[in-house]
Amino acid sequence: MADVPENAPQHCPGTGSSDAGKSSACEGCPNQTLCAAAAGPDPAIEEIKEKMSSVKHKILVLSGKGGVGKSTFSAHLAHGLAEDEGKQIALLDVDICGPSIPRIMGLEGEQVHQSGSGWSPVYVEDNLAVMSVGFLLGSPDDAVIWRGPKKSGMIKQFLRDVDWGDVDYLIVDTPPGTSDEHLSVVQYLSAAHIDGAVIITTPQEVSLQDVRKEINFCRKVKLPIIGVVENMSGFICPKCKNESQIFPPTTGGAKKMCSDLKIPLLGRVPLDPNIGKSCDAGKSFFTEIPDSPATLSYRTIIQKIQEFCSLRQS
Ligand SMILES: Nc1ncnc2c1ncn2[C@@H]1O[C@H](COP(=O)(O)OP(=O)(O)OP(=O)(O)O)[C@@H](O)[C@H]1O
Repeated sequence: MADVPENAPQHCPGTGSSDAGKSSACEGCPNQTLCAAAAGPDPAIEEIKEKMSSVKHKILVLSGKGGVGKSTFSAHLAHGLAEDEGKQIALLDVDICGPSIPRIMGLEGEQVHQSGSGWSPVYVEDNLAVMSVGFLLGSPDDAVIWRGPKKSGMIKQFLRDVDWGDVDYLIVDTPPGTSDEHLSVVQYLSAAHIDGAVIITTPQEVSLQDVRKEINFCRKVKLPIIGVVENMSGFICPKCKNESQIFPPTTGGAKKMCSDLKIPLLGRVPLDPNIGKSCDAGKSFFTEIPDSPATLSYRTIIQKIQEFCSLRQS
């Protein structure tokens, strides 16, 4: 029987439990951090390792700031990889408090179904499966107001209980910054080999500053960095084809940061209002405007990510 500390909250799992400090009963308990640190290894890590053995590549998409285009990039990375019909792609949205993937993928209002072997993801195409907390909400306007342990529990379920099947690429869209969700994903996937992280930024110093923190986070948790994408990087006028800088980089932009920190710059995606339009309509920008400069940039970046993953495999 697990020991229950004095002044423990009702339903305290006890200090000897693997849920110590992590269950919803622990929220707000003064012993929470101590209990979580002392708890033994979570058995879910082994279960997740087993589940992930059928997933070849795992890629995290990160950003320091919100609104820089991380979910848009994750969605287009999934669409781009899924153009190869021989490959199975899975997109997991762990932005629990602000899930935007259902909307961008044209899946708003979809629900998750329980099957004998777990939760069934929602399919955009036969080879493109999506899972998001958004599918568990009654309405897209419902707010998820959860503390860390509950978010961590949901991520555990997403990684362990979703019936993804055999997958070539799992793309994990994370919330901005370095929060509970990032720690949980890295912790739960630690034994299952993450290929690496793609970090999205705009050219502005305010975004780059937070990217440096993100890079430090990756280095601390030993998460390989695939590279940085500079999004909303210049605007090409559709009429005169001249490029203007809407967010002028005052300190050299992502290029200088990447060269200072010895990290690959995967590419620059220009600002294109049609990207916003196709995301709002839940359609792939690649099929909407296949020959735009932004589409070509996305494709070059996706190719570099594929090359990185295949090198890690060999
Ligand atoms: N290259 C681009 N050109 C034009 N609009 C873009 C581009 N990239 C993203 N957007 C738009 O910018 C907005 C923010 O994008 P998105 O939701 O992907 O950001 P995010 O970093 O995931 O934000 P958060 O993490 O706060 O949810 C969206 O309206 C999206 O359509």
